Parts: sequence; structure tokens; C-alpha cells
Amino acid sequence: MPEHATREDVWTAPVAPGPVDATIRVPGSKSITNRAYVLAALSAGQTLVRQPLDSRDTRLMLGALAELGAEHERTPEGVLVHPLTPGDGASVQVELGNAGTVARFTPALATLGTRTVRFDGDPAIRRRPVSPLLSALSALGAVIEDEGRGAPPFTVQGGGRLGGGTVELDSTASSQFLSALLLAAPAFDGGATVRLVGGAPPSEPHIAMTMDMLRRFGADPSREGSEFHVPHADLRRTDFTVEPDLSTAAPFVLAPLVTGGTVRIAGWPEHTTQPGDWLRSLVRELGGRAELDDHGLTVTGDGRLRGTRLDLHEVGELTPVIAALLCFADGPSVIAGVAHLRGHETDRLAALATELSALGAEVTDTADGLRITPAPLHGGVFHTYDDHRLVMAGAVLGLRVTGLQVENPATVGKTFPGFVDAWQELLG
Ligand SMILES: O=C(O)C1=C[C@@H](OP(=O)(O)O)[C@@H](O)[C@H](O)C1
Ligand SMILES: C=C(OP(=O)(O)O)C(=O)O
Repeated sequence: MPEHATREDVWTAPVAPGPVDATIRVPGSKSITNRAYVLAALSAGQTLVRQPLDSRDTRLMLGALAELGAEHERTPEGVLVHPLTPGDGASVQVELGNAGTVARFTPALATLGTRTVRFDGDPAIRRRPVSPLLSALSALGAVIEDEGRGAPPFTVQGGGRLGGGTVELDSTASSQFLSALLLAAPAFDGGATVRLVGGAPPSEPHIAMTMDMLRRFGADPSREGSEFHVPHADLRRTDFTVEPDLSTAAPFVLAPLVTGGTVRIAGWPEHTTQPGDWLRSLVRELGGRAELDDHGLTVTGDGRLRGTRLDLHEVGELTPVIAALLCFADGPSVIAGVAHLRGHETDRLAALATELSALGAEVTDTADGLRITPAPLHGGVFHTYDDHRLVMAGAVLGLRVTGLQVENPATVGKTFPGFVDAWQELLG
């Protein structure tokens, strides 16, 4: 159980009284919001970010940018981000919480200012890898001190500029290392060429998201296989609108496969780089229907789903919710390709194996995933290890399990502070 959670702090996830029938609006994408804030800070002139996610991770990003010298204002239309200023050589602290995007995307920005910036956060972020990124930034000219543990805390001594150039990067532990270099590269004197070594990074759609958003802010990124090139560029964008978060939508999208019925997700984009868009194919593979039209996505299920084998390397953040779902399948399932989840908010493979087994399923963690053999589940406390996506997984389990008590539900505020209310709305 995480250090600061108590057993009293639980939410009894509601059992579905029958087939669901609901229209749900999910908040803005964490990944798009935090990229938009970073690119806005690197732009000349102010950028209005419309329909941003307002959650712990996005507040941490705005807080980090303020420490680094980019202020913002909340307006009725969205968040207005001001350009990064070089600063006054002061020593500041950036609070990372447990936000991977803040821990990975902001150190490069610190190299561009003149401040001495110490990065640290929750106990959990001190277990999440950053060293391949810090080594690459150092090779590009940054001055960084860490404590030799390969994770926060670390300190960046801003030099007012970064030369940039060509660098090798092992991004197999997190795609965010690569995204971090690419996002900041237009501000490096010589841009950046990043050659990937060590194997394919996970979360390919998030890399595509980075490339797409760089273009939309005026950069000219290119890719040839495992080599990425981002020339120096003056970024500018006055207005940027954030899409709904399709990964946050996952428990709602998949609910009809457990309960039967229909769920509509309003505003599902027709074209997107978000990994959650893959849920449409997953629903079909598991036996449901998913139709996209001008109003959004409509998912229909009959409460039965097939056991399956899934490689989730590209969509790792969906794993907790999918693992919970597969506990209700008609046969065993295997999830593969997600060894890097051991370095997420918690060791998600260990956490899921422990918690799903404790409820009665047969779940084991493998070198790169999970083996799930469904069995009748019973109620009990579902520990969430300060992981927002485990709260969402617990909600999915509760659809069919009486007395499923989700511990520390507030931790879902990392990406969706209104999750519990939205879930109650789903169930009428
Ligand atoms: O770039 C991003 O916004 C993200 C990339 C992915 O990280 P990893 O590649 O570390 O899994 C994803 O899991 C995370 O939720 C968000
Ligand atoms: C891995 C995740 O988050 P982070 O941005 O902290 O890496 C996630 O949201 O599932």
C-alpha cells in the first residue's frame, strides 16, 4: 500500500444495474495539453491553449514552466501561455509530482535559461528512469548533475542556450526521452538529430503526436527510420485546441463489453495521433461494435468478450484498464510488449498481478506483460499504488463485482479529477 493512503480512503465502485446507456464527455488529453504548454513556452508571442486538461499533471507542467520563466494566465477561453524568458540566474525548484511528461519534457527547457534548476517530486518519480535523456542532453552541451541513481532528483545548470547537434539515444524505457529532445530541438542553436539505439521505443503514437504538434507550431521535423531530425526554427502559434483524452476514455469505451448496452463518447476526433484511438479496433476484436461519426464514437456490446493475445507496446498506458477488462473474458488472455510498464507510475505489471489475483483471477506477470486466466471474482480492497489508471481499472472491475473497494480514488486526479462523478453518471 502506498505510504500516504489509508484503508478508510476508499470508493466502493458501483455494480452496473444492467446494460449501460450513456453519453460521456472526457476532459482534454494530458499528452496533448502538456506538449502544447511546452511548445507554447518555446514560441515567440503568446499562445492560447483551448480546452486544456486541468489536472494534477497539467498543473505541475504549468508550475514547472513558471519556475523556468514562462508565465501563464487562465482566461475564459483557455490558458494563455507566455514565452520563456531567460531568467536572472536564480536557483529554483521544479516539482515533478509523478508526472512523466514534466520530468522528461522540462529539463531541456531549463538548459535554455540561466537558472539553476533542481527537479524532484513524489517518492514514485524517484524510481522512474531519466538517465538516457540526461546523458543525451549532456552530450548536446547541457550541464546536469544527478545523484547517480538514473532517476530524479537532478539539477540542470542553465547556460542560456544549448548548441544542439547529433546525439544517440536509447529510448526503450520510455518514448518520452525522445519526445523531450524533439520538442525542445527547435530552440537549440543547431537543432537536433537523434539516432535511436537499443531498440524501438514504446508508445509510437506519442512520438507521432510529438512530430505532428511540432509541425503545427511551425517546426519542420523529419524522420528516416530510427533517425529523427529537427532543425532550429522560430515557433509561433496563437491558438491551439486540445482534443479529448482517448486514454482517459478507455474505461467508458470498454464498459459495454462488460455490461452490455451502448456508450457514446462525445467529440472523438476523426483523425488523431492519440494511442487511445486504437480502442476502436480492440472493441471489434473483442466482439463489440464501434462506430465513429460527426458526434463522436458509439460503442455497443452484449456483455460477453473473447479472451485474446495483445501486444500493447505502442499503447502501454491502456494496459491497466484492458487487464481489468480481460478478467471478464470467456477464456485466458496474454498481454505482451510492455516491459517498460515496470517504470511507470508504479511497477504496473507487479501491481496488476497482485491486485487482480487478490480478487480471485489467476494473473501472473511475465518478463514483458501479463497472463490472465479469468475466474469468479469477489469483493475486497483494490490497492491503487498512487496510480490513476489503477483507479480506472478498479472501476471496470466493480461493474460486475459487489464490494469492490478502490483505495485512494483521489489519485485519479493525475489525469481526470472528475472521474468518479463521470463513472457514476455512466451507470445512471
Ligand atoms: O509522451 C507522452 O505523453 C506519453 C508517453 C507514454 O510514455 P512511455 O513511452 O514512457 O510509456 C505514455 O505511457 C504516457 O502516459 C504519456
Ligand atoms: C505513464 C503515464 O503517465 P506519465 O505521463 O506520468 O508517464 C500514464 O498516464 O499512464
